[in-house]
Amino acid sequence: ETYTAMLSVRRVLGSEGRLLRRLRAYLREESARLRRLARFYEKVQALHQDPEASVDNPLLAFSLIKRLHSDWPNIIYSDEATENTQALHAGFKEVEQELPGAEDLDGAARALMRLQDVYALSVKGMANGVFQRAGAGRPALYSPSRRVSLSADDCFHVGKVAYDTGDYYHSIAWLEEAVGLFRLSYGSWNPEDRSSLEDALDHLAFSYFMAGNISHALSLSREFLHYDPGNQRVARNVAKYEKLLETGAAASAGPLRRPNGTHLQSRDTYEELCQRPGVQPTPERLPHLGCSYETNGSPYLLLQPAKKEMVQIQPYVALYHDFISDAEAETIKGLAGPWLQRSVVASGEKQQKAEYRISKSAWLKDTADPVVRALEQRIAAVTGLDLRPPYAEYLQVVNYGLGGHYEPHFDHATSRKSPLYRMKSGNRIATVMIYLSAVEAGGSTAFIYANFSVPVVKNAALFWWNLRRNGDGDGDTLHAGCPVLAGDKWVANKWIHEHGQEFRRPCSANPQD
Ligand SMILES: O=C(O)CCC(=O)C(=O)O
Ligand SMILES: [Fe+2]
Repeated sequence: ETYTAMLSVRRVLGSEGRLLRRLRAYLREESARLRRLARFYEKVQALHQDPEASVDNPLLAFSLIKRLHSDWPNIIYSDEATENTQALHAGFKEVEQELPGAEDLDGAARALMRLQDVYALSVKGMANGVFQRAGAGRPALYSPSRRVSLSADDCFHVGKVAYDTGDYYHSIAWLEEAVGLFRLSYGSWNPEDRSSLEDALDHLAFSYFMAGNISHALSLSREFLHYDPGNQRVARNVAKYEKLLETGAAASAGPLRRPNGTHLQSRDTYEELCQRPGVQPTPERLPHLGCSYETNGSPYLLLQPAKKEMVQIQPYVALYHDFISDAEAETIKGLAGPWLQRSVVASGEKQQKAEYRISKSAWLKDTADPVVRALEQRIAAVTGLDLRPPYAEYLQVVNYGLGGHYEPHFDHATSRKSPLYRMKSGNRIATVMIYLSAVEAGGSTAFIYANFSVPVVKNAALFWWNLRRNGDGDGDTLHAGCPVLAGDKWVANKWIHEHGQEFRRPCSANPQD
């Protein structure tokens, strides 16, 4: 899979670089071949146009006969063109296994639609290369330094992914863009395009029909017939739509709604939190929040105390700034890189991949590198918790993909059957999540019920308790990694379990604690 981690996306950039070099060699060879053909053409053409060049000249007569018997067949039956194409094909075969597959194109298209939804982006804007938000006067969340727009065929592909799943809300928006762009360039053909204006009209018409908008379906189908009058299927559709409109049997089209794909009960809050910039201290929270240097009674922190920013009291969430250095972050990403695999989520007793978590991750033992060991010691010092095996999980390093996200979830197990209990050290009492990278836009960590979000702060560590002191899961910790709008987001998770913390975080029978 390519689209599920930006590291993999970056890797296929290298594959395209190799393809580019192959195509350049092919263009060079083919241009030279055409130049040679043109030279022959010019030479013979000049003879034909020169009144002085008479076949009375025995040399010219000889060369005419030789040309017709030998030169022309050599020209016409030359293998050069085939050899050039074969070299190009062989070059493609060499990189073919590295190239993204159909599931990647689907995933990438779903990523664009996710960004469209979560950040309320205009599809027209996206097709034009800008990230405009619906609603006047709202600032763009991301302004790329180099603006790239999408082609008609690009928009068609996104629309087609929605269309194939019966999601006409998205297919209409994207196919509208495809139709508009194809109309503008009608008559000029791009060799890379797989779709055409007719394809886009056909799919858009059917999407409108399914959405109950018969008059749009009719006018688009008529436009289709203008370009391809012999198409019987579309002609029948036109007749059907006309009849529906005449008899008034067409259901009136209600507003198109977004499909409720994944299990997101509180989607509005989630999206609003993802769009909000920065941490949001409300007036009633403010008195409890503040920054402090913490040594936590640990000699380890005496010389360099932790820089703690309180984010929330209930659930207890704190952000430790400059928790790691740039160099440590790079080391950890480098160690994890070769081991990254599609992230999974707990599903009953098993683990499986899911659309609601798009990233790749790897587990690092503290024996992997002194940097990992030092990081664990720092986590232990700052939290005051026991991280020795089996009281904590290995360090999980995560690289998000295109539109990568982790929809609202709990880190702790909510069922006794969860695979989390395999470690036999209880539930996940606390999470320490370190931001190993910055991002250009998006990717905040949103706490849905607690109603705040934390932006990605490079090198900072976010700490929160998942369980209450009585061992119950704290429902207020429902949180999410918002889709990455732009950039390469990396985080590292350290999950600390209940066992071993009995004297470090004493329990309480009060369910409020
Ligand atoms: O990436 C984030 O901001 C959140 C990640 C998260 O919640 C997780 O990995 O469990
Ligand atoms: Fe989480």
